[in-house]
Amino acid sequence: MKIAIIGTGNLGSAVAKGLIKNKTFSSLYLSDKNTGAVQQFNKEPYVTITNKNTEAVEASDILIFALQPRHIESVLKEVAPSITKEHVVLSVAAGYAISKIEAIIGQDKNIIRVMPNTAISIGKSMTCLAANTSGEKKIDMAQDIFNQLGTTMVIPEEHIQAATVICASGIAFWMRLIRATTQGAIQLGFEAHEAHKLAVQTCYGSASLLIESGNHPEQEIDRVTTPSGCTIEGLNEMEHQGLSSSLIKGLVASFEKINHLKQ
Ligand SMILES: NC(=O)C1=CN([C@@H]2O[C@H](COP(=O)(O)OP(=O)(O)OC[C@H]3O[C@@H](n4cnc5c(N)ncnc54)[C@H](OP(=O)(O)O)[C@@H]3O)[C@@H](O)[C@H]2O)C=CC1
Ligand SMILES: O=C(O)[C@@H]1CCC=N1
Repeated sequence: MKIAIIGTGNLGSAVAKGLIKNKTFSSLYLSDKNTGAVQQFNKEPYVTITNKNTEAVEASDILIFALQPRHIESVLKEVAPSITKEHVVLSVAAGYAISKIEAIIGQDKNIIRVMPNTAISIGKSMTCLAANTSGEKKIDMAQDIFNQLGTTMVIPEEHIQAATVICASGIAFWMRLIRATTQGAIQLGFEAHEAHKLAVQTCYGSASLLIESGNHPEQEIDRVTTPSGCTIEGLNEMEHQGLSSSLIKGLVASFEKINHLKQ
């Protein structure tokens, strides 16, 4: 696979790092106005660092546009004459619809919208993908790339905004829950570094239990909640204070905002 990443900021350089670690490309072009963030890769075999987007497009089959929504339009216009029906065009730009990409490069091109999260930098992203009609036949190839960087799910484009909230913004939501647990643990007597470790490992264990057992969360909750015990006491108090309700309201607020931002 000949891959180009156009825009090597936070997300683009994280994808580059993952691809280089797995070495599953025959060539990798990293193109950016300012290539400082990826200079560390300039000695890697088969990696070319450039600030010429068109050169990267012409040398590659799979194009990953990792640009801010405000920049993607001008870059797509710049490289559009070089994009062919053989290319697979992937875009991670949040809120930037497939129809807008089609309007610039043509409906007949293979276009796939990709929504990873920042855990892509450690190969643990939950990445959702949605294709246009032409791109559907290339979706397996796109999944193969992002499966190297975590787990993938193919969804209809109409669900991409919701997936952004749950998976991309979701990293921030889970971080805040971990942080709150840490603050509670400090109040209960632990040093900050101990509290952090206890919170993170317990969160990791909870997610791992669900992944490895396939159980519903309530099954795992039932195993911990001793009748009249401390777990159900704490859990019910959290619910009286609106834990589930505030989480759901937060997700809905985030979803309303992303739909308002939608371009
Ligand atoms: N799924 C997720 O968790 C997240 C998704 N995103 C999405 O990913 C996309 C990228 O985000 P992120 O990596 O944080 O953004 P960054 O701004 O870090 O990276 C974009 C890069 O593109 C470069 N660039 C701008 N214009 C051009 C151009 N004309 N030619 C080549 N390169 C150019 C920028 O350079 P310069 O800085 O000099 O302008 C920058 O290095 C966004 O659309 C965002 O919505 C973002 C964060 C999280
Ligand atoms: O907060 C945001 O708007 C962007 C989209 C998903 C992650 N960051």
